[in-house]
Amino acid sequence: MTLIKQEDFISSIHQALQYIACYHSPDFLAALHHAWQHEESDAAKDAIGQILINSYLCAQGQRPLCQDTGIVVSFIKVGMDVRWDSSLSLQELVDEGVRRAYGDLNNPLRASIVSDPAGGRINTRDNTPSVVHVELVPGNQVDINISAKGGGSENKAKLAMLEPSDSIVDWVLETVPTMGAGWCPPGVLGIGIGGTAEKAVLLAKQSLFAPIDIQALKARGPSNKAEGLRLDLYEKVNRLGIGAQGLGGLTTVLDVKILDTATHATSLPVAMIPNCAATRHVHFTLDGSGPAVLPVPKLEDWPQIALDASTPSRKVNLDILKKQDIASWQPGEKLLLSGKLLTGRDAAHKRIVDLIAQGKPMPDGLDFTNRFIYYVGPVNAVRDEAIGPAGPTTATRMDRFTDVMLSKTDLLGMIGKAERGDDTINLIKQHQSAYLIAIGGAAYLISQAIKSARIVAFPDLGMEAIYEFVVEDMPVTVAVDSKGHSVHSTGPAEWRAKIANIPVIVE
Ligand SMILES: O=C(O)C[C@H](O)C(=O)O
Repeated sequence: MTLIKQEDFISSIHQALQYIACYHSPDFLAALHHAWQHEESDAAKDAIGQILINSYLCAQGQRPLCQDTGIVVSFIKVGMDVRWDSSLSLQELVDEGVRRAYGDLNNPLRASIVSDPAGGRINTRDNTPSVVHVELVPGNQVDINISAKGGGSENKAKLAMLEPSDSIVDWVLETVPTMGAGWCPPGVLGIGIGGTAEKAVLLAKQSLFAPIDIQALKARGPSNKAEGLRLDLYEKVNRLGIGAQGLGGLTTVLDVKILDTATHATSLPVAMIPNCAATRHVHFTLDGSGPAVLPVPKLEDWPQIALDASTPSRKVNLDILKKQDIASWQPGEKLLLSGKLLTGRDAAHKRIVDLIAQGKPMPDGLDFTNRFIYYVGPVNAVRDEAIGPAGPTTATRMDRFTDVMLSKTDLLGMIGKAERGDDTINLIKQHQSAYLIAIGGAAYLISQAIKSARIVAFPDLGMEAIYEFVVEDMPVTVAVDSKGHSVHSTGPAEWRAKIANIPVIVE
């Protein structure tokens, strides 16, 4: 009989969450580096390069890879011969570990969880509750797979109840383009097949815990149908040309994982869940001998990346920027922004738009006139930082507010990540505005350009408050120019056509 002590369990969860917040796993790093080495699209290569540099900086500085430090999801197998030295439930034990990890003063993580999701959406401030799945199994150990899942990638989860003779490959190839770039490709697709609706979704999520091994599988060849399907999907999804950050390129997925189980004769449930560029998960077991000890990675194991600086970026002074300056920006052009930015994301936009609809004034000190807004919910600062990791959130969610923001607040433009909808692109054109992107998954790197930060409005919203940032040479790319050209349309179209003529190389 194994006895698991409460403190060992809680501190293992705490340490595991801190660990995955700062370190990419070696398999993910190797796959990303492989993608970077083989990428031929300049924009995609630059994006992957920024994610790799960010990864190194986070490992070195012990800071989160992404400002979205995720919702905690654990799959826990409890051996039937295990006893617990605790009066707490397993959910309470995990949540106490989450609370300690997210409130860790050395490296606080962002609290992103809101209660009352269909109503008040109040931030719980400690990132609890987490999602806990438990299985009782023979044995005397506790086996834990834990992840911190980013909201942008989780939002793109899909479930289809296909008919038995439908093609899973066709469904995946039709569905991946509808997911846009908000899931921060390149990442991993987890696919669950069979069972019932909820079982397929669980399998998809669990499949993402397996290490990335597609290059080894390519080299040795498939030994069963599921492996054959993985290879087929890996090649075909990458041939869609979506590329890193949806900018068009050779690598959209680093691997495709599949788990399957038996299903009803009438059914073919299929679920697909992507993991983003900040893929975070770790596995450990507890056997009663103490807390988990995770291997500290060596900084020498990170690839040394130099970004291509052959095309100089245009320097932009945000403090004197006018509409006529924006008119000369080209789609895909790289800019270095300096000056003042306002931030704001989902909850703040909702409040602003509601205030305007009610004819009420903006909060004191908040004025969007001739400003750019950066869609971001940053991590709190530690030590001498102006702000913690502060990468972009998915701009597409802000589309519904853009008409009011551009027509009623004199906002000049927006910064985020991923594509904008057609209506929003038309609004950008109509207002001679622009939409810029920063790289999702490069949050700590981006935060180095933020020299000061202060809250301007809605402090009760936590990370969703409106800040004013003063930035210096913040790297961004013009994603929609003032004439309505979108690189998220042109990039993938260009690379899909190019890939059609590039032979598949099996190394
Ligand atoms: O919440 C965030 O900061 C980002 C979110 O995960 C997103 O990708 O949209």
